Amino acid sequence: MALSEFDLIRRYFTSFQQGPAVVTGIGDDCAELALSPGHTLFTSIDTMVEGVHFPKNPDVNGLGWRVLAAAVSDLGACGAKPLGFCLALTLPEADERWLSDFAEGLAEASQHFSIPLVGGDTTRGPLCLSVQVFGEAPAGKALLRSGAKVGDDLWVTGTLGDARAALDVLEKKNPAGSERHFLQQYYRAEPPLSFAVGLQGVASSAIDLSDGLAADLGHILQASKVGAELDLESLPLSDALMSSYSAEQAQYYALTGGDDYQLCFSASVEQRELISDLARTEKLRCTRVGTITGSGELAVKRGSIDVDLNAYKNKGYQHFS
Ligand SMILES: Nc1ncnc2c1ncn2[C@@H]1O[C@H](COP(=O)(O)OP(=O)(O)O)[C@@H](O)[C@H]1O
Ligand SMILES: Cc1ncc(C[n+]2csc(CCOP(=O)(O)OP(=O)(O)O)c2C)c(N)n1
Ligand SMILES: [Mg+2]
Repeated sequence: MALSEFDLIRRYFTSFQQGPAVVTGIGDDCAELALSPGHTLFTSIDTMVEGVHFPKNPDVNGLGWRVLAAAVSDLGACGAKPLGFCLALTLPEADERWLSDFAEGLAEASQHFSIPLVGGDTTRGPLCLSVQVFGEAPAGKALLRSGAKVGDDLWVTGTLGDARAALDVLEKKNPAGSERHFLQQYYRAEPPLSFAVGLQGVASSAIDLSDGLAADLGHILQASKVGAELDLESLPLSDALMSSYSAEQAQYYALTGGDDYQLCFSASVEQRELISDLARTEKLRCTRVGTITGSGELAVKRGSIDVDLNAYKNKGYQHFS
């Protein structure tokens, strides 16, 4: 017999591990979350649509992880600690195999990022997934897009461009060899949340990399009313990316590819040692890629040579263009 809406919720979504902030979780009209004294609430929502954010016939377990990782990445960008999330799930049918794989990947991410599922909504329709996250940070301590200062260093975490290479794998366009690595980076994105909390009071601005470094850094520059100089040769690339593509193509993917869910942040030069120590503690790669300038624009270089961003056909992901 087909699963009813409430059977489905009970079977797949009520056994998630809960957290210390959850006063009332799944099952009532609202979830109730407790904030720590002196903290403020941070919230953000992201939607994933089949054919836009993930392929038709995806790795469904990976999709469960990725939809939460992408949403929780925005809490990291603010240096906020996760409290809970809601899942709005629109499904064409109640396919038990699909639901079980999806709920398993989602539960793994929920545990990994210490963010409990506290509520949601389940409807029938074209496949679409939305996750709203809630987090907290001490009042006035969050990382914003607007604090970058001329002379600050520009940093990025992790490696960039692998998730873009995964799209080539999904479209069967990639040179053979590193498919598993690229798909792992795409489906199992790992935004550096605890590192981001450690950047409170250290970084001057931050953003998570969803649309691509050039596009997302552009938001910092606009909000902070500054410019930046970025060296393509300093971008952190995985061995897999470097061995699968020319240096130029790998740098292009790192600059414009998107889906990395790493952090880009600025910090004054005096913070270098502290940032390197924090990255070492978190076992996270963290790389200086440029400098904040007063030009009001993003200047990209390859070593000492100027690169014209306008020559690139894609400068970052945008819906409706
Ligand atoms: N439909 C909407 N209504 C209100 N605010 C929105 C809407 N879509 C996006 N925003 C807001 O616009 C800003 C930029 O959105 P977006 O580029 O999606 O951010 P992110 O990359 O962090 O998810 C965010 O503050 C987001 O909350
Ligand atoms: C099948 C597939 N094709 C293309 C992409 C590339 N892509 C789709 S949306 C996107 C940007 C992130 O999505 P968006 O809705 O802008 O998220 P936000 O910036 O709001 O977090 C990227 C890089 C993808 N992830 N999967
Ligand atoms: Mg968004």
